[in-house]
Amino acid sequence: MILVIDIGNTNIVLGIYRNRELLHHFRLSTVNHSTPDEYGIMFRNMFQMSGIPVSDIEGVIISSVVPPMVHVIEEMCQKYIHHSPLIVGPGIKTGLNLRYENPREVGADRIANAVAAVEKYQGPLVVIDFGTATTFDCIDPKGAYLGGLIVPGIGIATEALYQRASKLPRIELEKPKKVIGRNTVHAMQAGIIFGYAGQVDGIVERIRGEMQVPSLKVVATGGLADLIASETKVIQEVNPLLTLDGLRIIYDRNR
Ligand SMILES: Nc1ncnc2c1ncn2[C@@H]1O[C@H](COP(=O)(O)OP(=O)(O)O)[C@@H](O)[C@H]1O
Ligand SMILES: CC(C)(COP(=O)(O)O)[C@@H](O)C(=O)NCCC(=O)O
Ligand SMILES: [K+]
Repeated sequence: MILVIDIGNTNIVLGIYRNRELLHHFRLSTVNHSTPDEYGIMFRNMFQMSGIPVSDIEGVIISSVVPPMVHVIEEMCQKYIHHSPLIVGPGIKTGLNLRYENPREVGADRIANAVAAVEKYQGPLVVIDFGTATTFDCIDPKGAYLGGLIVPGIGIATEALYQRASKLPRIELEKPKKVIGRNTVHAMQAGIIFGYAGQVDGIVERIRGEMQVPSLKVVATGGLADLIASETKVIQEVNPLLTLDGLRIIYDRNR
């Protein structure tokens, strides 16, 4: 069994795989000042809840887009899981042909998403990850990673309205019944949800034009994917755990 860990700006998501099968997954908050011991307690608790002995874990792989967290989780793994983790970055075989100007710059979560999507669906593809930021990743018919877009995330945008406009409240991210809001909360909800859905459709349309492909598979992942996907025209599938699958595949490529 292996343990895969994706450190995002909001959440740390971990998965326990037996071969290709995800047996358990858990989501923790990313807390920058937490210590390896604090995460160790949480990880050990999660193993206990899942009924899997820590000693069954043969290896660990980490993707992180939060540099200061890498050492915390790495040290936690050494002390509490008794393995030095593989860290997605320079020197790791991903099998992905990265066409970014500087391949080291691409977020490790975007790489894991792309690896999983190529394996599962084949190119041409767009992967959209609705996390703290929303990312679009484009994959050509040969499976090469072309690059993409980075957009302020849905939570960030919602929070900004509340923080920067005195009369706008903090709202629940819920889909309103109508696009024309007749109170402040409904107006904000409509703006966020339908605004992001329209943005997705518009961006994918432009990508389709630039990639010049007749058909393009569009898949979504990330904590907020379900909220937006059903309102878009272009998202064909939501796969909430795509990043974890990508990490499992990258681990296998480095055995
Ligand atoms: N299962 C879930 N249901 C609803 N919202 C979620 C869920 N998981 C995460 N979120 C929310 O989605 C947002 C992005 O989360 P996530 O995709 O984990 O981001 P990141 O990868 O940047 O850490 C956060 O605001 C989080 O609160
Ligand atoms: C774009 C991101 C902030 C998304 O992170 P997330 O929302 O998953 O926390 C992250 O992938 C990142 O920091 N990327 C580095 C820049 C790049 O990919 O070009
Ligand atoms: K993510």
